[in-house]
Amino acid sequence: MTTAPDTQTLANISGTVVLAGAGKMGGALLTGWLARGLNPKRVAVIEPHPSDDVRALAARGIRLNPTAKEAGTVAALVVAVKPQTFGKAGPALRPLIGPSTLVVSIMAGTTIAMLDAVCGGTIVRAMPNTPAAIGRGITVAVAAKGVNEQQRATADALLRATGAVEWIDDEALMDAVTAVSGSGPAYVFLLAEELARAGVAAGLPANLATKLARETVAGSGELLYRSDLDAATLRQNVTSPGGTTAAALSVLMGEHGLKELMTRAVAAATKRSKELAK
Ligand SMILES: NC(=O)C1=CN([C@@H]2O[C@H](COP(=O)(O)OP(=O)(O)OC[C@H]3O[C@@H](n4cnc5c(N)ncnc54)[C@H](O)[C@@H]3O)[C@@H](O)[C@H]2O)C=CC1
Ligand SMILES: O=C(O)[C@@H]1CCC=N1
Repeated sequence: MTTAPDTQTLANISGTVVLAGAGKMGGALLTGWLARGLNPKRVAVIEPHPSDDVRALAARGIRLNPTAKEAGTVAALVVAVKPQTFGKAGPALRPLIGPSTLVVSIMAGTTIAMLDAVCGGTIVRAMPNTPAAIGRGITVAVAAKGVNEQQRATADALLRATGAVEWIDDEALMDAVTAVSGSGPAYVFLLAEELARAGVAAGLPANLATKLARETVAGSGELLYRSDLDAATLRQNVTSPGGTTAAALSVLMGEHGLKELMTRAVAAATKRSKELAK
């Protein structure tokens, strides 16, 4: 799906939207919802350690750690605690879940069956990523049986507030999704770190190397985003025959190069996602 964020659906959600866990990802979702017009008075946050930013939102009408009664009818409960915390946190969320409450989980490796067993509700499992904090995330979502069209539209609006959304039918793909787009931003940031470090090794002052690496990764990402060309063509456009880029790519694309490393890295993350489900 590539449609624009559905601000209408977000504004029209009837009932409370509860966020459980307002850390890095939950906080990014919350920022997106408010930026896209969700009324703060309709939002409640369950968070034992609220950041200053989250506390400040209370002044805008967000309810912080309300009781189930104070939360009222919960249209959607978004679960953004750590998967390892969910066993303890999940049962405490049960009183918030009514017969028509949509439960959207963004927890890695936590299956629809596990969510159903621990807290119940009508479940959408999703995997966002941290560029959500600037509205440029990509989320993959899968709906459990029993999610109706209206609930699916609500989940879509909540997730699309932070960027693009892709819906899939096969939950088994979520482990590989997590390994590619959920964890993927970390691989890109590591590229910026290592490019800077290699620049220092090649003789650049550290601050210049850091700036060059950061701007190069950010600018290349922006070019990839805005261009109609695919990544391989954009790469070829940098590469003059017999030139400097070709010399570097012969290392990166050579034996035991980035292809092998990335395949192993994504396989390791996929395996870890599967382990979290045990
Ligand atoms: N950070 C990332 O790049 C991504 C994270 N995720 C998923 O998002 C979830 C949260 O990850 P982060 O935001 O990175 O972690 P985080 O540690 O920043 O946030 C978790 C929050 O949950 C809170 N919390 C702990 N116990 C709680 C309870 N009983 N009730 C309510 N809140 C509670 C913590 O105080 C913390 O603020 C994880 O399940 C992770 O798998 C998904 C996609 C990307
Ligand atoms: O590292 C993790 O487990 C989470 C899920 C994807 C990104 N961060």
